[in-house]
Amino acid sequence: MGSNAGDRQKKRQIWRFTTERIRRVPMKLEREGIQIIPESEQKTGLWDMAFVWFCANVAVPRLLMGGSMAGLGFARAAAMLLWGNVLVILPLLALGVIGYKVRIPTMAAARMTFGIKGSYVPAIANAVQLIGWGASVTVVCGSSIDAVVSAMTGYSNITLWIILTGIVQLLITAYGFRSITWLQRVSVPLLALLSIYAAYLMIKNYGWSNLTAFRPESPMPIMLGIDVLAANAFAWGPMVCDYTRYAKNKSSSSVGTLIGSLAGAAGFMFVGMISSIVTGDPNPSSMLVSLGLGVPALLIIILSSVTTNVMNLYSSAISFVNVFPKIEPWKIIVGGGVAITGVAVIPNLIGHFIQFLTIVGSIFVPLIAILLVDYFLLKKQQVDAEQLLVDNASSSYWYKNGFNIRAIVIWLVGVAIFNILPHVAPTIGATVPTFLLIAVVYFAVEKLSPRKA
Ligand SMILES: Nc1ccnc(=O)[nH]1
Repeated sequence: MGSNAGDRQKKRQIWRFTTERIRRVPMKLEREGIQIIPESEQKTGLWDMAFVWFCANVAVPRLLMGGSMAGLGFARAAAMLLWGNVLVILPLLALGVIGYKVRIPTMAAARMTFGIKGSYVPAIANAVQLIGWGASVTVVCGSSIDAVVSAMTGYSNITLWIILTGIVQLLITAYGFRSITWLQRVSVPLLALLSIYAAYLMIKNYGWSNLTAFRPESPMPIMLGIDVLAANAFAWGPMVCDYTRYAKNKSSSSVGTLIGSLAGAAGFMFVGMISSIVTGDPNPSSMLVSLGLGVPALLIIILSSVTTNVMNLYSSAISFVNVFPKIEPWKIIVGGGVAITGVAVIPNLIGHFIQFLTIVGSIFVPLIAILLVDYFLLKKQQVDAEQLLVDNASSSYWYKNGFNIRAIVIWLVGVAIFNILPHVAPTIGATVPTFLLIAVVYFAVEKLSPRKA
């Protein structure tokens, strides 16, 4: 028989459990934002890691990017989605190794290269780009919901759906963060099945041979395709260690990230590519409506957007926490969520998506080249994580006044080169030349003019 005292104790336990959960989210973020996570927390296995990156990549912007790849013609686009994605994901995996080894988020690791304070510059750039990605995902999610709902009921109100999406993802990030792995385990099979089904319907309606024969009159240069894929993969770079620091072992960090990113990015872009060929419209909502997928389509859109934006919002908060450790993290999350929704309601935002990709590519391609050269070639993987967290001149990564000016200047030169190249040499793309050039220049400058001790 349960005594009264027993009941009361149980209630107290439930109450404690609930309040503890709610308080833990911001605390967790704060601790992790700055600290080295203990090895005992490195528990994410290969498949959970693959799920994380699959869910990250499966979101409507990848349909749009896939749509823009249709300009290569079917056969070349399909090959590019596979091999091009492998190529641009490799630097991401290399960067992920830093998270696994040093056990800190990417932007804290950037302190080793840019200086304790110098790292604030990429951290802010990252937080801002993530708000941009968050807004893009939210806006396409809102407008796709609107397309499906208005086809079914006649009721149309894009702003309402955008705001609702914004609220849901904010709540999930703030309170349900711990359930994200669970959410992803459910969504991965669902999303995979639904997108395979959508692809199957489109191929059946249009005809496989018509599809494979598709070739535009003047196909776009291959290297421009690489730029689109690279903008996607390199945009994940500044947050990859936020997740790989939890990897159980090396293969979970690299093979898990590769499998998930490749399946998610290439798979979903492939669906977007077919959709744009079949409907002649790069906007995926017309595909969803024309297939008459209704409720399943809504499910794909909402699940994929929320699982992606929880990551965008979480990592943008981590970047802000690195710069402003004194602001309470829950305020940063709410601020980020409100900013994402606020940007998403700007009219015709998505019309600027390709420009957004160019800006993102130009900032993060040279940044990642510099980080990789520094960690693997100059520091030879020897980094003192404790020293990275010392916020004053006694840190071994203080450089001068907290800034490694050389790294910052070379990075900015890279940003400029990336933006100028397409005007000078329109067919070679900007990613590969900028990456190689900046890697060589940074290596040479640091080698040829060693610092005074
Ligand atoms: N960081 C990101 C890269 C690419 N897509 C996103 O939604 N987020």
